[in-house]
Amino acid sequence: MKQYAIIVAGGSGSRMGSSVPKQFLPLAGKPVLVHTLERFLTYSPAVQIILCLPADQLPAWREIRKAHSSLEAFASPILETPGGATRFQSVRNGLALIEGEGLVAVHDGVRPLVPVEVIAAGFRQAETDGTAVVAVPAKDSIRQIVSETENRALDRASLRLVQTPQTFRVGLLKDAFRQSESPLFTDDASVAEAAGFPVFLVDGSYENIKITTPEDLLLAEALLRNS
Ligand SMILES: Nc1ccn([C@@H]2O[C@H](COP(=O)(O)OP(=O)(O)OP(=O)(O)O)[C@@H](O)[C@H]2O)c(=O)n1
Ligand SMILES: C[C@](O)(CO)[C@H](O)COP(=O)(O)O
Repeated sequence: MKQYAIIVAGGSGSRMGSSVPKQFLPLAGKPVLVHTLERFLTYSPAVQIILCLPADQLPAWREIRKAHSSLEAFASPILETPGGATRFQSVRNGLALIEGEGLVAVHDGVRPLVPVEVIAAGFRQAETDGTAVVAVPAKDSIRQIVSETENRALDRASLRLVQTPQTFRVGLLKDAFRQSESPLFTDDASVAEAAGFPVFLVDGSYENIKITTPEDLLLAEALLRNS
């Protein structure tokens, strides 16, 4: 089956507090987004990459692309599309570029350390089950806020922390994204689930961190140095 990857990099990175969007910040000598794309290239140059970017960052991206010839090794050129106002809308814009059937992995452009085996496991499981969402067990204790004065412990053994990639049969994900957007859609699994599709989990990796706030960059540098 043909394999696609929608790499969502359409956000502004407000929590990072940097004037340069975090997907373009340097990490061990290369922009975060270049690391992410290279992980997919290592998985398979045959994957068709669809990259969602803030419309005003397309020129900046094209400069980065020119400076990193490794990205020319994909069998088909990377397709680019403007992101939307939300992650949901960015994914929907990416999906619009896919014609026909296949499997599609949706991955955060700001998860540059995703192990190649995790990408592969997602594609394998989505081919069998239709959905494959990467997740890891919670390491900390977790409490739920019930009200301003009340909170309670949750059974962490029953909880998982969800990562990307989240991989689906193309037709299934397109059906799911025909719904109206809800504020509860924090990822693609929540969209698929709300459309009535079962969500199957795949083991993720604690290294597959999302670059969200400044200390995540330090952690990513340290992980890359020791890999
Ligand atoms: N409108 C949006 C918002 C987010 N994303 C992407 O979704 C991924 C996960 O989102 P997040 O870490 O929240 O990124 P930002 O929205 O950029 O960050 P912040 O919430 O701090 O502003 C990122 O790769 C981001 O670029 C996107 O493609 N389009
Ligand atoms: C998709 C995601 O990375 C899964 O953990 C996460 O939900 C993105 O959330 P954010 O609020 O857009 O950072």
